This record gives sequence, C-alpha cells and structure tokens, in this order.
Amino acid sequence: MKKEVIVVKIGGNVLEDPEKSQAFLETFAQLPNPKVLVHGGGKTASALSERMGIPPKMVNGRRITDADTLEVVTMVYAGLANKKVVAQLQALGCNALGLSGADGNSIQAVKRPKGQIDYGFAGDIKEVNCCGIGSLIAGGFVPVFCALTHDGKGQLLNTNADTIASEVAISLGEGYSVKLYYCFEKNGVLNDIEDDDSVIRDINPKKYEKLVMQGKIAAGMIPKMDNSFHALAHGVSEVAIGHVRSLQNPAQPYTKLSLHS
Ligand SMILES: Nc1ncnc2c1ncn2[C@@H]1O[C@H](COP(=O)(O)OP(=O)(O)O)[C@@H](O)[C@H]1O
Ligand SMILES: CC(=O)N[C@@H](CCC(=O)OP(=O)(O)O)C(=O)O
Repeated sequence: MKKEVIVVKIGGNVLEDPEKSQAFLETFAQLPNPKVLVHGGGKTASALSERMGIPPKMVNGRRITDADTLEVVTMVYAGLANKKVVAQLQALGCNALGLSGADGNSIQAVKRPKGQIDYGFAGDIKEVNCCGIGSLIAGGFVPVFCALTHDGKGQLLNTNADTIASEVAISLGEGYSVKLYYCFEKNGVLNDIEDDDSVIRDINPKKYEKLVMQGKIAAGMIPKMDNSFHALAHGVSEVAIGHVRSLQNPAQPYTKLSLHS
C-alpha cells in the first residue's frame, strides 16, 4: 500500500487575516507528516501593487503579470508571504522549508502564449520535480510552495496557487496516495454564497456544470473546481474544499469532489 501525503492549499484571503492565518497554521502544523503546503497571496500582492502605483489587473481570476507586476509578486509571494508562513510554522514545531518553483528546480513552467489576452509573465506548469520534493519529504522537511514557477532559462513566472497545488499533488501521486485539500474562508462550496450553512457535501462534474449554469458557482471557485477535477482525473485519491475547521475535524461539513455520481 502507498504511503499517504496531504497537499494543502491556503488562499490569500485567510493569510491576510492574522488571526485566521494563525488558526490555519496551528491546524496545519498538527497534521501528521508527510505534508506539503501551497499558499497564495493574491490579495496582499494587489494591495502592495496599488501602493506602488501599479494598478492590479485580473482577467478570469488570473493576474495580468507585466514586468513591474512580476517584481511585486516575487517580493510578496517568495518573500513576505512565504517567509512569514515558514517562520510561523517553525515556531509551531513544523520543519517548514520555503520554496518557489525555481528552488531545487521544483516546478518548471512555460510562459503562457499570447492569445486574445496577453497574461504577461504567467506560467503554465510543464513539469514538477517529484523526486526532489519526495527527497525533501523523506528528509523530514515540510515543503511550503509560493505561487511562482520558472522556465529553466532564468525567467520567473507567476502561476495560480490552486494550479500549483493540483500539479504538485498529481506528481506526488507516483509514489504516494495523495489527498488534496483546498482550504479557504468559507465552509465549502456553498449552494447559496451568502449562507455558510449551505455546504454542498458532494460534487461531481455533472452537478458542477449545473451549478455554474445556475450562477451558484462563480469567480475564484471556478479555477479551484477545475483544478480539483483535473487532480482526481490524474491519480489524486481525494480532493476536498473547505474551512480549516474541517481539516482539523472531519466531522465538520466540507465539500468532497468525485468524478462519478
Ligand atoms: N458557490 C460558492 N461557494 C463558495 N465560494 C464561492 C462560490 N462561488 C464563488 N465563490 C467564491 O470563491 C472564492 C474562493 O476562491 P478564491 O478567491 O480563489 O480563494 P482563495 O484564493 O482564498 O483560495 C470565495 O471567497 C467566494 O467568494
Ligand atoms: C497567474 C495568477 O493569477 N497568479 C496568482 C497567484 C497567487 C494566488 O493564486 O493567490 P490566491 O490563492 O491567494 O488567489 C495571482 O497573482 O493572483
């Protein structure tokens, strides 16, 4: 039987709030090893970008990353956000090791080709170095990835953190039974976004399509769901979306994804 590993993604909405962030990190630190954390930071990047006089531009939930924006996101994701998370985890006794996709050649990507929209320095993942990540895990480290990849020719690229989480989970599937958990500020995928008690417990692609058509699933939830189904279709054993409470206590409601009804 394959050994289990959990890949957890935490978004910028939780990280921005010191109390929520601390509560999440305490729960994450208590999860058994092996484990991997992927964090976002989009909200902090947008705020710093504004302060620097570079108005953030998002299209379909993805950031248009021109050269100036790439500098901002590199400072925020690989610097401020990653190092804060790592230091807090260390304080909780979790041997976190902060990484961008360039470190240890962990995640290579290609610059997204210009289509109708030019996303600039945004990267589509080409290859995850599962051996490298596997040896860090085997060495007792807890890899903590930020939302940056590289193209192998010296160029850093901005890559959606939900996508990094699903691709890292898929690559680890070669050696492990992988659980992927998207943790965010709500209780799960909601039937009514205003009602945190309306968690949809199970979603398959057919139900997802219907919920999108009804306008019940929108915005940042769409890439999260697409990444979730992609991970399930490529060997990840279990994918869930929910609040940190359900990571701590599986009896709490959360959304479980499946490919079949
Ligand atoms: N049906 C839904 N249930 C829950 N959240 C939803 C739903 N539809 C859209 N959303 C939005 O998706 C967001 C989560 O995606 P995102 O902003 O990418 O989060 P994060 O980066 O924090 O992981 C929620 O904050 C919410 O506004
Ligand atoms: C290309 C692209 O859009 N990258 C994202 C990466 C950060 C991210 O995904 O952060 P959250 O998880 O907090 O949203 C961005 O710059 O916003």
